[in-house]
Amino acid sequence: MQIFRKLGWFFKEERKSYIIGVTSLVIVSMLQIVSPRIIGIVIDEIADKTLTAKRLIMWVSIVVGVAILQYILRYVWRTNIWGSAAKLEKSLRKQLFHHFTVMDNVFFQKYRTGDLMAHATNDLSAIQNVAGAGILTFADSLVNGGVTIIAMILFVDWRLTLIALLPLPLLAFTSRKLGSELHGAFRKSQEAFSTINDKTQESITGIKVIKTFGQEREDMEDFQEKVNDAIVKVNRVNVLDALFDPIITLIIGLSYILTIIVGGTFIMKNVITIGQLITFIDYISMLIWPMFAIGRLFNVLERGSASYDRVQELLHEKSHIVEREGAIQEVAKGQLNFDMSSFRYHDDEVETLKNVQFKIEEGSTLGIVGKTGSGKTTIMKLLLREYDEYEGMITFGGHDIRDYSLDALLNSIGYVPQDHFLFSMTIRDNIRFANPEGSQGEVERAAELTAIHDDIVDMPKGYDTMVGERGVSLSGGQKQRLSIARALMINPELLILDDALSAVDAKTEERILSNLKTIRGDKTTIIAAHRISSVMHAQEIIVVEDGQIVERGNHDELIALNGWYAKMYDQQQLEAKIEGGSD
Ligand SMILES: Nc1ncnc2c1ncn2[C@@H]1O[C@H](COP(=O)(O)OP(=O)(O)OP(=O)(O)O)[C@@H](O)[C@H]1O
Repeated sequence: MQIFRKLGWFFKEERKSYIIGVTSLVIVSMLQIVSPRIIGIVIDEIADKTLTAKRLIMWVSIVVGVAILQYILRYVWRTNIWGSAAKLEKSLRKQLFHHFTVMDNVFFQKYRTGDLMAHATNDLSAIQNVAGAGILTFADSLVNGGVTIIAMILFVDWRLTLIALLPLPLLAFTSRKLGSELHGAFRKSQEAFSTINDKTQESITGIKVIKTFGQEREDMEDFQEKVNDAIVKVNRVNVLDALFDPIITLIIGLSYILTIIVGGTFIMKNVITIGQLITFIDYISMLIWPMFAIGRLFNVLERGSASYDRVQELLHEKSHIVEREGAIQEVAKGQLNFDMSSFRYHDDEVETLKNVQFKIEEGSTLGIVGKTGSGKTTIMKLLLREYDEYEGMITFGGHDIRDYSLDALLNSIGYVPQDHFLFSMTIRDNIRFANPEGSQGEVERAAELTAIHDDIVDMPKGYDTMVGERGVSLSGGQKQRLSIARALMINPELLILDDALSAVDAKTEERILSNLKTIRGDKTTIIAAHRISSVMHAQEIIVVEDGQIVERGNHDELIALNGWYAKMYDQQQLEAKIEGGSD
């Protein structure tokens, strides 16, 4: 029943619909006792030989009238209660999806995709069930049961009613006991379902890698193990579920036996008539549904409650990135000053960045190079405000980036990550993703600048070609160039390319870089790369090692320094020559 309290906010919001729905339900339940009562009266009138054709027509008319009224009221409660339940699902879906969109990286690292999917599907359905089937069963079983019992007392005999209901406490006791076990079991089964979801998602996304390494069988076995585990947990739920029904059948059976024994004695003693006993037995059969319903109700409520807790747990997770009050709304622009004394990821003991300082004048380009894992991407993540907690300050246009609203900051940045992502939509829509109003001309210009236009027009459907999930039908270099075109579409104040040209050949890279130089004019660019050729034209280049800047200067200065940069440059030049020679 706790779940009704937890969902109190929603029932308040939908008060009107629930009042109309539940009232209709109550009236329908009350009307249900009419027919058995009339049948009893008619039987007694037949026995007394007092039934006339006129009276029979009257009784039949009442039964038909009641049936029509029930039909109409059933429609009313169904539309109101089911309609509200659908609203709850919509509202929770919206809340959850909105939550996903505002959460920070820490959240997405903590929760696996499959888990989040399970919350958004299974758990929400279980909660919706409370607001629909739960309320229906609750009101229906309570009213139906209550009204039937009152009718038994009023129209038949209170002593017979008491005796027939003697086995009922058994039901209350069992429901309570099984209910709490069911809550725990259902939570576990939902967690197992999340794991399967996660495994499926990961295996499908990584199917190429799995096949390449011939790991299909192992992956299948791993999957099977997870499915087996889920089945064990779901079976536990089913076992608890199944325990309800036999108990209810037992209770009803006991009621029938007691009624026939005691009711028969009452007829012999003329306490009740045969018609009354028939009505009473009819009423007992009308108690079967409420009893089953109570069993089912516990089930629905416990499942809903477990799911509600799971969803709330997610919704209570707070993003670490919070906009300050009165945050700057103007798009960030101007000089960029990165002054990081120390940054570490969450609880990491080691510092990922130490004393990294650089300044980029508006309109210039900064190159960042360094070994893998040296901290290049971390610098970008900090610029994108993916993390807020560090010792230091990053200013953009003279303001701390944490003083801007997230929109103002991020709208000024065009970021091309290493692990680019293309949506399952046309190439055109992928390019104009951040600027959906962009014209075909603008889309083509962005594609030309990133040297992908010719590839696109060669495709059967040109710009209308659909890109599969993660762009499976495109080459790595094509995906990279599309991702850069997407960033260029918004002509950002700050363009960040994070190793975004690694899969592009040297000539195309040169073409793209030269285009960027021409169009970027007074806009700032940061290029992180492994290939020196990607950054050598930048006004300043920093070499990062173990989270620290170990060399800095322009290309000529760094060559003259004869350090890591110069060595890498020589090595890459040599490799290019060998590759060129072997062509
Ligand atoms: N989310 C994270 N949580 C904890 N540690 C992280 C996280 N992301 C990166 N790191 C660690 O921070 C260090 C720097 O990583 P970063 O991705 O910035 O390097 P990088 O220079 O961009 O490497 P690459 O050239 O391979 O992309 C690495 O040791 C990495 O393991």
